[in-house]
Amino acid sequence: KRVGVLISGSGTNLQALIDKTQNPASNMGCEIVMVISNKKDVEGLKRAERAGIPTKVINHTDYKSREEFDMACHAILEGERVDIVCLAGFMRILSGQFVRLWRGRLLNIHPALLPLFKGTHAQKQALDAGVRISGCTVHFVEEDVDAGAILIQRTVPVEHGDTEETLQERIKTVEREAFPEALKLVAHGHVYLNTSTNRLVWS
Ligand SMILES: Nc1nc2ccc(CNc3ccc(C(=O)NCCCC(=O)O)cc3)cc2c(=O)[nH]1
Ligand SMILES: N[C@@H]1O[C@H](COP(=O)(O)O)[C@@H](O)[C@H]1O
Repeated sequence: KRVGVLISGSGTNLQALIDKTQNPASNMGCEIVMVISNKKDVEGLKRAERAGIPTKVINHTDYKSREEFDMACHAILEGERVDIVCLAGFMRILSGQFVRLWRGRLLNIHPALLPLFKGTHAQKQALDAGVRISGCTVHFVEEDVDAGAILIQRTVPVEHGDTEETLQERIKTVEREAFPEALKLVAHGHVYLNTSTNRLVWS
């Protein structure tokens, strides 16, 4: 399977996906063929270049509408014959049009145990709520933000004195395992989204 990854920043999740897909022993069943960033000069682009993966910067401010930006991304992904798209720290909301084109082949990782703490600053939401356990969620992407079918979740303890940064760092240690694990399941067809019932089918 051919994978496209959309990023906006540091790309630690992208790095985990690169390390696993470029290691044949991981038997991921897929390769990353394109990395698209909506922001230039971010660390994630350097990570892709170091790994020999083609990159593109598509600046959303160059487009009049969300749909036009999304369709520019879609055209590149189609052009590279991408089968699966991973959102790895991608911070733009995608239009329903894009989601419909990629539904069931579009994954995202969120730094909280959905359905808790949707949206941005999930780590801060967890600290403000005083939960003792948080973690990450890998899910199929639906138009409704952070509401898609859940593939994998990993937990971490919230420690006393945690800040957004220390909690984010601890969550990232489990993200780098969870995202490749979910991508491998989808790439091998061990799980798919029944788009009629909106239910996951595990084989
Ligand atoms: N339609 C759809 N698209 C997404 C795009 C990114 C992410 C990643 N998680 C995200 C969750 C929330 C945001 C957010 O609220 N950003 C501030 C507004 C930025 C903007 O104007 O675009 C971004 C990414 C998830 C989704 C999703 O679940 N569904
Ligand atoms: N989507 C969320 O945004 C962050 C991106 O980090 P990075 O992958 O760009 O380092 C990660 O914490 C991920 O859960």
